[in-house]
Amino acid sequence: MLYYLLALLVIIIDQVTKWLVMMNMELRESIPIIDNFLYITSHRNPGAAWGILAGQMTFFYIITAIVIVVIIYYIKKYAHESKWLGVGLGLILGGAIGNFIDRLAYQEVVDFIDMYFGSYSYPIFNVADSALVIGVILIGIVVLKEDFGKGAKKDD
Ligand SMILES: CCC[C@@H]1OC(=O)[C@@H](C)C[C@H](C)CCCCC(=O)CCC[C@@H](CC)/C=C/C=C(\COC)CC[C@@H](O)[C@@H](O)C[C@H](O)CNC1=O
Repeated sequence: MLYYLLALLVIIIDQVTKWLVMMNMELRESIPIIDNFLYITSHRNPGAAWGILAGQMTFFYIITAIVIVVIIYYIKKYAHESKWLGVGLGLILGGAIGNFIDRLAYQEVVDFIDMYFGSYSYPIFNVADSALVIGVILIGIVVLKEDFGKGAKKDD
């Protein structure tokens, strides 16, 4: 149950930040937060990461629906086993729904977190993407830790 609340929190923060960007910024307007590193840039992406599959909304709806069903199944089945697994699943659920709302409402995703690493400009992303990536990393750590744990026991 707690993990659904986490997903809801992610969705609310994601939608509020996107709404603030849409209401207060012109498209492509950029506000420096930390010069040469972090900017808030109003951006739209009709695709997935790096703009791949732009405009393929039906594909995105299907993939996102599958992601949501699979995540809910795993939360029901495994979240009681590992708190961090549940947190990771909740973050991915929230992130997927956050971008899903944009795709349903605008057929594109609102992005605004614009980061530069030296001369490399990382693709502009949003809170939902951050939750998705952090969720994926968290689950990766839990799964790897468990594998190592099992391996250690076998060696005993
Ligand atoms: C984060 C997944 C992307 C997110 O997937 C979603 O919505 C899911 C729920 C539904 C997709 C239709 C299906 C997954 C596609 C997988 C994918 O794409 C490979 C991802 C690799 C990943 C390593 C883990 C890199 C990360 C990149 C970025 C995020 O870095 C923080 C750059 C984000 C910017 O290009 C920004 O414009 C993207 C825009 O906001 C729309 N976002 C999406 O499509």
